[in-house]
Amino acid sequence: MSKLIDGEKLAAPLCNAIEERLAPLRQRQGITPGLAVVLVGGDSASERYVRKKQVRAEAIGMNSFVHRLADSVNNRALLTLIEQLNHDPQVHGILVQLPLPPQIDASRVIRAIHPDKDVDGFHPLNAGLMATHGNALIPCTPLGCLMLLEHHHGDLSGQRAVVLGRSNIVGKPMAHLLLRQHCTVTIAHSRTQDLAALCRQADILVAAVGRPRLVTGDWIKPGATVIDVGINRIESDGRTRLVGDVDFVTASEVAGAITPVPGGVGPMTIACLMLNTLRATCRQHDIPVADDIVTN
Ligand SMILES: Nc1nc2c(c(=O)[nH]1)N[C@@H](CN(C=O)c1ccc(C(=O)N[C@@H](CCC(=O)O)C(=O)O)cc1)CN2
Ligand SMILES: [Mg+2]
Repeated sequence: MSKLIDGEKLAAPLCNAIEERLAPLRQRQGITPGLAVVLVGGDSASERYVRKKQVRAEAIGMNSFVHRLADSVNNRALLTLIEQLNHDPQVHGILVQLPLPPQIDASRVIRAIHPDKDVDGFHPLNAGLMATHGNALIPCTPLGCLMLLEHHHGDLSGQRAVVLGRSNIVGKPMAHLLLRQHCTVTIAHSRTQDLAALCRQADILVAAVGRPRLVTGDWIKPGATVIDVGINRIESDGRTRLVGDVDFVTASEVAGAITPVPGGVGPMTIACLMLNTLRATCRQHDIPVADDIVTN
C-alpha cells in the first residue's frame, strides 16, 4: 500500500506560519491583508469554495470581502467592480471565482485585475513571469501540489513528471513549476496517444483533467508519486460522492505515495491563497516578502 499524502496536515502549519506573520504586520505597520473574492451566480460548488476562502482568511486574521453578483451580470459591471477593487487600499488580493457564466469574457476579466493584486496568479503578466523564472504570484493549486510533492518526495531534480491536463489554472502552471524544479516534464491531454503507457513512465504523475477515476492502477509506475487534482461529484449507490481523477483503490496498490480526494490538494489550494495574499500585501507595501515560509 502507498503512503497517504495528507493535504490537511501540511496546510495547517502553513496557515499557522502565515497567521504568525500577520500580528507584526498589524502591530508595527498597521496593515491587515485584505482578500476580495468576486462570486458570480449561485453555483453550489463555487459557493462552497468561496466560503472556505472567506472562513480561512478570517480565521488567520485577514480581512475578507466577498462580492456577490447575479448570474446575469454583464462584462461592464464586473470590470467596474474590479477597477474599484484595484484602487481600494484595504484590498491587497483580488480573485474572481471560476467558472464564469458564458456572457462574461473571462480572459478580459482576469486581465483587468492589477497584477500585484492577482492572488490567483492567472494574469498573463504573472503567467509570463512564472514561465521565465521571474517574481510572480503563482496559481494556488499548482503551488500547493508542488509543496506536497517537495514535502513527500524531497528533491525533484531529474524526475520524470507527467501532467495530465493543459488548463491555464492547473496543467500549464504545474508543468512550469516542475520544470523549475528540474523535472523532465510532459503535458498530456485528451488528444495524447496511449495515455496509459505515457503515465506508466512517470515518477511523478499529476492528474488534472476532470474525468472521474480516469487513472487506474495499471497506468501507474510502481512507487510513483501521484497527485490527484480532480474534484468530481458522482452518483454512487444512490448518494453523491466526491472522487478524483485517479481511481484511489487500484492506484494506491501501486503508487509509492498518493493524495486522497477530498483532503489532498484542496486544502493546500486554500492555504496557498492565504500565502499569495500575504505575499501580495508585503509587495504592495515594500516589505520584504515572506519568502522564508516556503522557497518556491
Ligand atoms: N478563481 C479561481 N477559481 C477556481 C479555482 C481557483 O484556484 N481560482 N480552483 C477551483 C476551485 N477551488 C478554488 O477556487 C477549490 C476547489 C476545491 C477546494 C477544496 O478544498 N476541496 C476539498 C473538497 C471540498 C468539497 O467538498 O467540495 C478537498 O479536496 O479536500 C478548494 C478550492 C475552480 N475554480
Ligand atoms: Mg486563529
